[in-house]
Amino acid sequence: MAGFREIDKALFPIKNIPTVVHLFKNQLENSTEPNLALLSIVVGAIENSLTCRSNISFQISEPVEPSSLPILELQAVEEMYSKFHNIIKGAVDLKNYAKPFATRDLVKKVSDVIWNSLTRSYYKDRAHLQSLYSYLNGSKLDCFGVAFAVVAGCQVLGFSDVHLALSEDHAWVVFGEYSNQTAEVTWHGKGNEDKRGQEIGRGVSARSWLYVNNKPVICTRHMEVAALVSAINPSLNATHDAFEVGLLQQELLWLLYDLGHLKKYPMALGNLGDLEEIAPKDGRVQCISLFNEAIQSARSYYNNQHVYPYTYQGGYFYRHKMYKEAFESWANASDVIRLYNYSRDDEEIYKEFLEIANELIPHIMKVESSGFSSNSILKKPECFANLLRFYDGICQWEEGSATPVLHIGWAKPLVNTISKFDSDVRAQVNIICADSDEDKHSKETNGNFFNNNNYEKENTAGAKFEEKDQSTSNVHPSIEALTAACSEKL
Ligand SMILES: CC1(C)CN=C(N2CCN(c3ncnc4sc(C(F)(F)C(F)(F)F)cc34)CC2)S1
Repeated sequence: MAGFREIDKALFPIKNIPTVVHLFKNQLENSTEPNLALLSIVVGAIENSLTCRSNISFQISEPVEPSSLPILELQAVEEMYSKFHNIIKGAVDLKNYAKPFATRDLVKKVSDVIWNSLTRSYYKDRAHLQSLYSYLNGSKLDCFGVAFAVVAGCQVLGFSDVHLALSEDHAWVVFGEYSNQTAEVTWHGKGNEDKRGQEIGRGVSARSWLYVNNKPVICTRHMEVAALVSAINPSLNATHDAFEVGLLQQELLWLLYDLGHLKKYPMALGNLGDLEEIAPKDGRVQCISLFNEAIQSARSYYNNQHVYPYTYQGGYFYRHKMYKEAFESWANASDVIRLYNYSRDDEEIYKEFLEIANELIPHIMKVESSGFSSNSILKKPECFANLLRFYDGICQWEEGSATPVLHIGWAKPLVNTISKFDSDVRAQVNIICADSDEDKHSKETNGNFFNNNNYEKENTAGAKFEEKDQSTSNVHPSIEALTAACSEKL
């Protein structure tokens, strides 16, 4: 795998953001595939020099250019690249692995090389541990970083069939002649034994959100570049971002967007939407349309089984006090999670729903019930309907799961929220009780309960709460009990 070509070398020393964008454009648009290791080293070096106080020096020659970046010399990058190249080539004797396609042994071997060269123990959730710069200069990588390094390592070895697979909270690889082989290559979460080398679970974990019912984002080389750009972390500390790093990430994401490499990557579209909300670029679409594109992408390519596109959108509406719209986004997020079984690997999305239910919605109720306006969301039946759909989805998520979701801490904010709506508003929402056996049964027994027709059936059997004059469908018995309890209370 050759390193930089002449047209890339000519861009060095890199002194500003447009030059980095130019380097990425060269790598993304030329005939051979973009070099993951080189691009990860470049953005990792820039990120670390602008966000880590302890500037791991890389020939920052005085004086720093007036532009926004410390000077990045070609020699420093080439030294790091050849170090990575030598680690991988030195550890893997290719004579043992027939090409052209990778095998499970090869993937596991590359994962072992990365794994065994990491610092023994370090704080895994720290920021700035995602790039090969961190790996080569600090022997530290986070969960995503290990998976990315394995794919970059396989690229160095010439296995172009090994690609990154991404769920909303985990990363693994696909490989083989038909790209249908899967392998764990990194760890997930805290205190879980890693399953490296194993294929992605067909058992209980297959029904957990963590594996998005086998609808992960399967990256091309170009989408792997989008993943490394998405993983850029501009945060300086808990409250501030390094402005230039955020700007670089935004410019690179727009380059990838224009080249069409974000079409099937909802989270990258969401990341770009967040950056655009903070610093909108002239002549670009509104950030809300990026959140909508992310939702359309998840619906088109991933059978609407990703949650984050709806929480990106709901978060935007919430920050802009568009509470009615936020309720709809969160209810749509809940319609996704209702068809999964909650497992202990799903803590991240549990925390997401917990924050919405017990922090964000109660805050909205507080600010909305302070003033008396006829336009208040407390007077809108569709708000009540969407809140019930939101809560109902969480109830159904718990149904049939080995691990409980709800506890008393959920009940108080829930009842408090529902009781803020007057009976005349509540009465405008049509609730029809589902046949609970049928509903429970259909989720429980279908091995692949997400295949299309079941999914459609499942979804209509779930909870839809709409105003009286619109067609409604069945409601999950759990919500019926909830509303009955509230009526009694009221
Ligand atoms: C609406 C939100 C709460 C705001 N940020 C969210 N993010 C931030 C960005 N993010 C991501 N953005 C792009 N790509 C990826 S791949 C990935 C992962 F699979 F979990 C990995 F690789 F294990 F870390 C995560 C992730 C994770 C989700 S969701």
